[in-house]
Amino acid sequence: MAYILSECVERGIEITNLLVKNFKKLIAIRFPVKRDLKRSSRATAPARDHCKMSLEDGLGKLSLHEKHGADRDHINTQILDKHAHNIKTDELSVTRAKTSKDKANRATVENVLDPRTMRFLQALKSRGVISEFNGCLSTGKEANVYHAFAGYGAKSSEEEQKVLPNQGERREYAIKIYKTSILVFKDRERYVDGEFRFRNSRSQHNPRKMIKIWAEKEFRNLKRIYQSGVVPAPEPIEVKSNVLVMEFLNRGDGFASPKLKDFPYKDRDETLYYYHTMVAYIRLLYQCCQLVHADLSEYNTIVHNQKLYVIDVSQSVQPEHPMSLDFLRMDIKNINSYFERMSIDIFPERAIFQFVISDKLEKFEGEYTNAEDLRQYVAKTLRPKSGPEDEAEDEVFRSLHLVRNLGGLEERDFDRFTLGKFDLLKSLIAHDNQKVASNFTASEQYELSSSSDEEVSEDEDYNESGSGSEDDDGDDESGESSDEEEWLEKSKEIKGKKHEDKDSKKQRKTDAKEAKREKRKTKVKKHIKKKLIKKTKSKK
Ligand SMILES: Nc1ncnc2c1ncn2[C@@H]1O[C@H](COP(=O)(O)OP(=O)(O)OP(=O)(O)O)[C@@H](O)[C@H]1O
Ligand SMILES: [Mg+2]
Repeated sequence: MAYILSECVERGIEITNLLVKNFKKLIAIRFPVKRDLKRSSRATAPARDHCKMSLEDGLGKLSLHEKHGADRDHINTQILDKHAHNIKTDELSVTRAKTSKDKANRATVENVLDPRTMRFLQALKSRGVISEFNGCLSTGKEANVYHAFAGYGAKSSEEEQKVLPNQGERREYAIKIYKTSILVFKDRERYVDGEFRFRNSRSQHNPRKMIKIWAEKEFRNLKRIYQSGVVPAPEPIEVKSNVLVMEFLNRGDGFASPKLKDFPYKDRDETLYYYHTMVAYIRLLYQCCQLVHADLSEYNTIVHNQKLYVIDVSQSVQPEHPMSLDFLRMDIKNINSYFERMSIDIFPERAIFQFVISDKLEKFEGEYTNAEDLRQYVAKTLRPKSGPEDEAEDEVFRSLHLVRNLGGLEERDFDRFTLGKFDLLKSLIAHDNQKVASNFTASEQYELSSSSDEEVSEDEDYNESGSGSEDDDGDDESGESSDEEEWLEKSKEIKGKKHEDKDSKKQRKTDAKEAKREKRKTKVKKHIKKKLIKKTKSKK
């Protein structure tokens, strides 16, 4: 034993617990008397001492095994062979041991200011990008925004002029620091996955690295918007890990300019002006900046110098992103619901969507990159929403599964595609042209598929009209005209219900309620569903 152990040490073989255990086993086999002693050792302490002695004796005897002949040698070799794979044979390395990290290294102030972030800020200061780092402007769900003054840094003369427009006057910056200790916005990945620009950083599960990508994404998106010059946005200055420096939108008295949510509109006309501008900006972002904001709301727009500034663009995606159209539809819905609360006439969501994605606008005589021309066009041409009919159409529109092209279809979509449950956006536009004065030509072909039957809206009226898609005969060769007819029929159905008499309406509603009740009976409970999902996941 001693010989083997010394051999192990000499060859740099790590002596593990398992190795010792195996040697003990070896001893137990070779010296059965030890076991008897072990049994008796349970009774008294002296016996235990005896056992120790005998173990040492055993080890001594084992070390002398060479003297006891070839048969013992053979058995030992057999046992060693059996357990050889458990013996670590790589060189002992002392340096490879993990260094334990001090928790203090990660302690944070206000959820963002950990020592590492402080070092980045210090670096920005010593490079002269910023001079004073002031108070917190906002503590949002994913980041804190701080105020800082620009430094007198060593920048190129042109840039320096920008930083210091007037002598003695310093520019103000807003510093957005992403939270690294709390990941509230956990589904960030879906905004990065599918983005060509971030193809190498996909499936990043390290939160710190994910935050870095996120900050870079915001910086790049902001730069794109700022450089386009068509939609106002704060100028991006620097990005370093989770720290983003940008222009501070200042009200003039040291305070930040108000968010659209807090903006005190003078009158209805002014509210309409900002609504129409916002619609024009959504189009400009999409067409000129090749971006969909994906979190556009009254909270992420600032009114600065009577202009609407777009901020918080970290989650913005390019139109190629598989979910860009869904995000676009969501933005339109958010904006519409805010301005609806401001008691002004809003446009149907579908009409805005078409206005945004159409390459060319009919009867448009202005410049496509001019926000004011587009705002005036929107104000003049788009027909405001009127009555429940438009609301029902918007409901249908919200429930559609949007796909850019056949490549963007998921497996379930293919099933529905083969069943012929597809509407072409082109046909929707054609229908819109007949019905509404606004005319658009869709240069891009977008396919739309009806949402899955389970996703049908809660609205009863729509529920029934939506079920019309189930009548499809599965002929996917039927082309646009049949799609169009189907759509017209669907819309007629919605219109028709307006004139039905009271009794039949009541009957229809009770029938729908009954059908829902029946459906609920067979519905799998949410918590059971969750359990099943968990189970299948753990099986994998
Ligand atoms: N450049 C800027 N100039 C002035 N104020 C700004 C600027 N950038 C951000 N802010 C202020 O900070 C707030 C939060 O910024 P932002 O929306 O980018 O961060 P967030 O983490 O997404 O916050 P929230 O969860 O509140 O949306 C804004 O609502 C705005 O009031
Ligand atoms: Mg925000």
